Order: sequence, then C-alpha cells, then structure tokens
Amino acid sequence: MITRGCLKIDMNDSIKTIQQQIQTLRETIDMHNYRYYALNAPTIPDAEYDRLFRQLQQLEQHYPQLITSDSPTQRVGAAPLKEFIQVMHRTPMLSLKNAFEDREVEAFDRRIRKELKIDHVEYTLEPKFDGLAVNLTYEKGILKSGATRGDGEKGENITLNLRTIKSIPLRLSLEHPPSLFEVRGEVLILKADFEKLNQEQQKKNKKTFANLRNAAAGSVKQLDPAITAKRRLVFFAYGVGVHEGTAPPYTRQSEAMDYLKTLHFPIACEYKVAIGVKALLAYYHEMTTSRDKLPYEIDGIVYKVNDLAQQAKLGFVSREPRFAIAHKFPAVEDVTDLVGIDVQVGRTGALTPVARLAPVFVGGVTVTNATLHNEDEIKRKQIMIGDKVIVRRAGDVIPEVVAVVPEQRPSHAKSFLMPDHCPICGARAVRLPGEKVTRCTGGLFCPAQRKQAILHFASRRAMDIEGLGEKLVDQLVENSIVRTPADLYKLGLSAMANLERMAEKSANNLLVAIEKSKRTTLARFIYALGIRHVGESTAKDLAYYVGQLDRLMAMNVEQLQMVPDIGPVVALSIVDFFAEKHNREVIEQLRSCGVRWEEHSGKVRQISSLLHGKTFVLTGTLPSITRDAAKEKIEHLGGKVTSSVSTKTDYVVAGSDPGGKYDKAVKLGIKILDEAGLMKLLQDSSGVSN
Ligand SMILES: NC(=O)c1ccc[n+]([C@@H]2O[C@H](COP(=O)([O-])OP(=O)(O)OC[C@H]3O[C@@H](n4cnc5c(N)ncnc54)[C@H](O)[C@@H]3O)[C@@H](O)[C@H]2O)c1
Ligand SMILES: [Zn+2]
Repeated sequence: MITRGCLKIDMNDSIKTIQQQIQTLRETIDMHNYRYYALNAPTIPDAEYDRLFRQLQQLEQHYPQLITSDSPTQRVGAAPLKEFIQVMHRTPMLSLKNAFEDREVEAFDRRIRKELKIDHVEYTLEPKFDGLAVNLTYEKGILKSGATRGDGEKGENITLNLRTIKSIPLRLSLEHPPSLFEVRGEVLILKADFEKLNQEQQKKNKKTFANLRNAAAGSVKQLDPAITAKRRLVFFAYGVGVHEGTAPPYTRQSEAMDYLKTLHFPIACEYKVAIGVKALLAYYHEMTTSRDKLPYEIDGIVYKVNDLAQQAKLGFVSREPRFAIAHKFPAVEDVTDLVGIDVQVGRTGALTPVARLAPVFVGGVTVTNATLHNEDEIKRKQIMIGDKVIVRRAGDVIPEVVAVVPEQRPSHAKSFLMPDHCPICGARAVRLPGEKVTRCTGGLFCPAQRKQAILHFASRRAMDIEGLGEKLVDQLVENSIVRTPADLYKLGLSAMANLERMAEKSANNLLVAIEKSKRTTLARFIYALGIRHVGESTAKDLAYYVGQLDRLMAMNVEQLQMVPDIGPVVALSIVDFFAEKHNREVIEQLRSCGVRWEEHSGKVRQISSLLHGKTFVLTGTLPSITRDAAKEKIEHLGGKVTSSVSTKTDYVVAGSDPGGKYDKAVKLGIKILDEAGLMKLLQDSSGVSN
C-alpha cells in the first residue's frame, strides 16, 4: 500500500474497484461543481472539495488509462446557464493548478527552470482573488461585451450586469485604442459589503450567501441587471487576453498589469515581482497573516512566470497554464462533527449555546468549539446535535458554525432545546419578548454573574461604595470571600488582610465606605439590584410611585404597568427577578445586615384598577383618537374590549355614526360613553394621584 496525501491506494484493489471509486468521485465532484458554479450555493467547504478533487487526480495519475475527457480533472468550471446568451471565448479561460504545501511550489519552480533551462526565473506574485472570473472585450476602445468563464470555452453574456460595476471602464483612455482588447479579472464583493448584504438578505427573509465568492457570483449572474446594480461589486484586473490592432507596449505580465493600471483598471496593489522560489514562499507566508487586513477576500497567491515569451514557451495542459500555479492558504472553513451543544453563561447572565466539535484545523489552528450565537440562529441554520457542520475561523474572529451539511445528517441527530434554567445556578432562564438572548434571572447570586453584579451594586449611582473597584472585586470573588452583595456587609478586617496589595489603611477606608452605604434610598437600592431593563430612571419611577420594597416585590405584571413608563417587557423582567427565591434571600440578608432607606405610601393609590374585569365595546368614529388607541388604553388599565354587545358588556363607547351596536346597548340598558366620558373614566381608574 502507498500513501499519498490523504489517499491510500491499495495495489491489491482490482481495476474494477478503482474504476468504481473514480466514477463515484467524478459524480460527486460534478454535483458539487453544479452547485458551486451554476447555483452559487455549495454545500461543502472548499477544503473538502479540494480533498475530493485531489483524490481523483491521484487515482488518475496512477491509472492514466482510466482518464476520460469528461472527467472534472480535465475540464474547467461548469457549462454556462441556459438563461444567459452564450459567448465563445476567443482564447480559453483556464483554471489554475493548486499547490497546498511549500514543497509543491518548489517542485513547480524546479520544473520551470528545467524546461526553460535557466537558473533564476522571474515571477509575479499576485493575490488570488476569491470572486468570479470575467472577460471584458473592448472594440476600438469601447466596452462591447463581458462574459463569465463558464466551462472555459464558452461563458455567459453578462454585459449589462458588468456595466453596472463602476470600477469597470466603459471606454479605454487611449487616443489610438487597439481594435480588439480583452481584459481578464475578477468581480468581487468587499468584506464590509458582504456583511451588509447578508444582513439585508436576512431582514428580507431571503437566503444568505455562504461566502464572498458566492455573494459576488450570485450578484453578477442576475437576470435583472437592476439587482446587480444595487449590490456594491468591484472589479480587479489581472491579465490581458487578445490584443489586436496596436503593438502591445508590454512583454511581461508585470508590465501588462501596469498598462492596465494606466487604462484605469483597478489592480491589486499588493502584487510583486521576485526571482527565485525563496522569495515566493516568503511573500506567501507574509500574506498568510496580512490577508485578514485586506478589504477583499483572497484564498491564496498566484505565481506566474513574468516573461510573456517564456509563458508562451511553457504553454498549457488541458485545464490550466503550465507557467502559473495557485498557492492556496490554509482553509478558513472545513467540515467536522458537532458532538454536542453546551450552554455557557456570560457575565451579564446571557446564555450562549456553544458547539462542541470533533477537532478540526481551520484558519491555522485546531478548533474544538465554536459559537452558535443564540437560539434563533440555531433554528435558522437548522442545526442538530450529531450533524456534520461547516466551521469557519477567519482572522481574529471567534470560530463559528456557518451551516450544516444536510445530506450528511445521521439518523441519530437530535434537536437542541434551550434550557429553561441556568446551567450554572439553576435559576429560571427567560427570554423576554422581542429579545434574542435567553438570560439567567438569578442576578444576585448566580456565580457566572457575581463579579458584574457586585461591581454594579457598588457603583457610584447605585450603593456608591467608594474604593470597591474591578481589581478588588476580582480578588474578593476569586478567593470566595464575597459571593453575593450581602457578603460585602459581613466583611471584616481579617478577611481583607490576606488580599494582595491591600494596606490596612485602605482596608479600613473600604469598611467605612461599606458601612456608610447602608443608609441609602429606595431608588438607589432598586437600581443596585441590577434587574434587566431597570436603569436609574426606571428605578426612580418605581421608588416614587410604589414607595415600598415589599409592595414592589409583590406586584404582578399588570400592576407594574400602572406605573408610568413601565411597559410589559420591563414589568415582566421585574416580576421574573423577584420570583427567584435566591434573589429574595439576598435582599433579606441585605436588610438584616442593616441596609435601609425611607419608605412612603407611594403614589399609586389603588394598585388593582377599577377597570379590571370590565368589558367594553367600541363603535362609530371617535373625534380625536382612533379605536385602536382607545382599545390600547382600556387594556392597559386591565379592561377588555370585545366586538359585540351583550348583557355582559359594561360600557359601550360610541362615536359618530355608531350603527346597530348603539341601538342594542340602548335596548339592553348598557352604559354609553362618548370619548370625553371614556377619558374621564380612564383617568379616574389609572390609580395615579396627582
Ligand atoms: N465547495 C464546493 O462545492 C466547490 C465546488 C467547485 C469548486 N470549488 C472551489 O473552487 C476551486 C476551483 O475553482 P476554479 O476552477 O475556479 O479554480 P481556482 O479558483 O482555484 O483558480 C482559477 C481562478 O483563479 C482566479 N484568479 C484569482 N486571482 C487571480 C490572479 N491574480 N491571476 C489569475 N487568476 C486569478 C481566476 O478566476 C481563475 O479562473 C476549488 O479549488 C474549490 O476551492 C468549491
Ligand atoms: Zn445563573
């Protein structure tokens, strides 16, 4: 048995078995080609595709008698889509041979030197753009047509779409332009625009693009050029095709690039000219790290023999030039198994699902877990535990699961359920209406939230404990001296003596500050609890209108909404917080440690509203508010609005042209109000005096 890269070739395998393997690989690759080139919707990462392609290449290398002209290794891309008019290329648009390791580049250079019979070859070193290859044809200096690469021989006519890309000159700035001039380059979407595009797609509930190449290709291959025009696309030129009618003022690839630049075509300003393989590899390794800072995505470096006469001498093989090679960067995406989903709790109590992965090498490191963001993202991506997933790690960005490979879902795959309790402290975990994040409600005692909760509690606008900063809180929490805000009031000098860099004087000062903080106001205390959505001004409102902590702790969602400016989400968040037994225990401890404030009878007179249980019917047009607004006001105070009048109706609110409901109310003797009457009733019932 011999081993080459990822492929094991067993010499005992019969030729028939080999043929079968080859056939399966070809069919699989053809299917992925179709998805990638025609649909712009690949289902496997490039790294996985490249492995399949290499396997096929190696098998065919060992069994050349099995090579057929329709094998994907002998062809470029995929046939053009029928929806577009086809264009025959004057000279074929080829692919590039790939190199993944330094030694493959060294072998490439050795071969070139041998064939050219020279010791030192000059190369251009160009970023390999990850976009869509196109050919632009200028006749007498005017852009006449633009086409995709297609299968290399014939592509799709996308002239109208390309004309919408502002960086493509519509006319060459030359006094005597060539009669025929072809520019080859790549259509791209910039990283920043890709993010925006996907956000827009998501908002419109449309499919997002898996990567930048697909976004660029999908945007430019639109039947409606108006859509292309809206997608901020850019173009970079990297070569000249046919040049007729004038003498080319260049004999090297680098000169051709500079010439394109003078004609106002954007070119990669990172491109370089260098001699010898060492310089190629040095440039490659430098770009491996600096690529993240480029505004566009590149997936490798292309090395080309610089001298055009030498290029011609080296020529082509079926699908690729022999004078160039693409040195690919390590993959930023690959597939692996999603073994499980853990839930982590952050400093603010946010529960984040994290994928546990079978180790996978992406973006230059081995990754074993990746963020899944939140519950909605898991649903949107239809991720199940046990799935094969595509993991991405680009630059400094934390690894994430971008998609699943649906056809490889095992039968034992399980759905994920967001836990309804905090995995750290066991408190109820809730997701408030309109929010994406599920949070632990045990703010005052949850170990995950300890530091944050104590810092907030001690902050200037809360309990105002001077000298209790981040470093000190870290130490107190890490040494288990303080677990909840109540523990602060149990601190003694001896506990603090062991802390790093804590002089006796500052320890004393801190104890004095803690003691001083015991006398506070209800507003500060409510704010200090760190209830989600209860900021300083809401805390002040609650203290002012409710007056007493015990009363606040006993209020339900409807009652809380009677406090001005408190909506249903804030009310729910307050109720959830006080529902948590451990939070109430901490509050009790704080009080028994001597934390105190003044209370008053509150400004909310009658917490249970007069409208509770009352049924209203609205009819006719009210003079100054809409029926919907009136309905909202009634419901806000606990009343119910129904559509038909019956003996159960308490009030009928009638505007102009009231119709049958009015007559029925009169008949049943139900109380009828006009708008002014309704307003008075609402005011009397609001429970807020002054
Ligand atoms: N995930 C999938 O299902 C899937 C399917 C098919 C292909 N692919 C990916 O596509 C690759 C093959 O695509 P390909 O045949 O287009 O080859 P390629 O993209 O590897 O290389 C050839 C192309 O490079 C481009 N290029 C960018 N910068 C260049 C420069 N400076 N000079 C010259 N050319 C430059 C040109 O468009 C050219 O056509 C595979 O290696 C794989 O990564 C993935
Ligand atoms: Zn918790």
